[in-house]
Amino acid sequence: MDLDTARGRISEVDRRLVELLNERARLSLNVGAAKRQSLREQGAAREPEVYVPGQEKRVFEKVRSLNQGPLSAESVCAIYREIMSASISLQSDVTVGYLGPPGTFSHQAAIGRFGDSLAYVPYQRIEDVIAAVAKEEVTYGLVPIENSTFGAVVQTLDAFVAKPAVKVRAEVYLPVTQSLLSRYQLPAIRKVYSHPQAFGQSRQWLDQHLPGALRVEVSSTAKAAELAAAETHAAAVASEVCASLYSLDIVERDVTAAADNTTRFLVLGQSSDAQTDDDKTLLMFTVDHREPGALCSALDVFAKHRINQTAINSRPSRQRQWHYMFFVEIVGHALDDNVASALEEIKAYCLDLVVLGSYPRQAY
Ligand SMILES: O=C(O)C(=O)C[C@]1(C(=O)O)C=C[C@@H](O)C=C1
Repeated sequence: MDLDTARGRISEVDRRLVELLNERARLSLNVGAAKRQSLREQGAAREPEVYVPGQEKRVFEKVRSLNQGPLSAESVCAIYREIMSASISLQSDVTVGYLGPPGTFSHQAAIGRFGDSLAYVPYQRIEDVIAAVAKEEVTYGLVPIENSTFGAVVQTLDAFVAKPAVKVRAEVYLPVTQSLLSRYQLPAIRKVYSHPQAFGQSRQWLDQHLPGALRVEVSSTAKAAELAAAETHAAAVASEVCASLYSLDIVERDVTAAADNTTRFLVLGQSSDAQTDDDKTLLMFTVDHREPGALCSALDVFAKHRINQTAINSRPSRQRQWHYMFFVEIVGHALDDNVASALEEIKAYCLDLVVLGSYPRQAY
């Protein structure tokens, strides 16, 4: 096929594609109207949830299975990410809060999940993101919950301990590569800024290559890059995306200890999604520590109902000294029969129990 013919055919396909994209967009508006109608019939005054992670997971699975190439499944999914992003923005003005400034891994995870058509709002602290969702200042918020190398993100867990009015709606995994960014070469660097999590992920490299440099913890990796750019002899451990955003050079690419370093984020909103056939649920509870084996009895309830636990963490309850809030993630949706029964039974061993939310399990 010659060049002109190939371009002519592409032009014809583009015409059909734009038509089809708009046909899909009109159907998505119908979906929005149907959701509103169904809420009205239930007598609920609230706005429907536009972002439906379970449905998106089904759409991605479907397009992956339909794809015959030559486009890779990743390319087709990236295109669909933007199609659904536009579809969300057509249904409503959705905003997403994240730990800023721009260029943090939270920002990248948010764009990766919601696409380019929505508005993103940076906040200075993780607790501010969570508070913004609780106050409905933003539609959704995205917060880091754990890193595969350095473990739990305690700021997020501590913010949950205060029982904010939010629900977990989805989970997002993001491969994370930390880099050393600076306007200076290694021998001239005397100070390194970063977030405690990023320091944790790059400690070995810094111990070896910058043992004498002062490490200064700040609110985010992008904030670190912003500060390093404004100071002499300073550097930041941050995403390489921040190099161009804050006019820094990449002194060393990938200073992370583990090759498969991954951070898991949670999308928070006003409610959880409906059941899919593969969900997880995050709970937090305290147990009466004067009761011998109280935690063990509580966890045993899950075993009895054949419910798998995928994560457990604890933080000080802040109500009583040496008293803990336990965070347990289990397989299943809070509305699944076995999970609902377990949640009822576990109350006998818990002083308080909060179901933080149920969400479709995501591949990582
Ligand atoms: O199915 C829905 O609930 C929609 O709003 C439509 C749609 C889509 O475009 O496919 C858009 C956003 C949701 O997150 C999931 C799916």
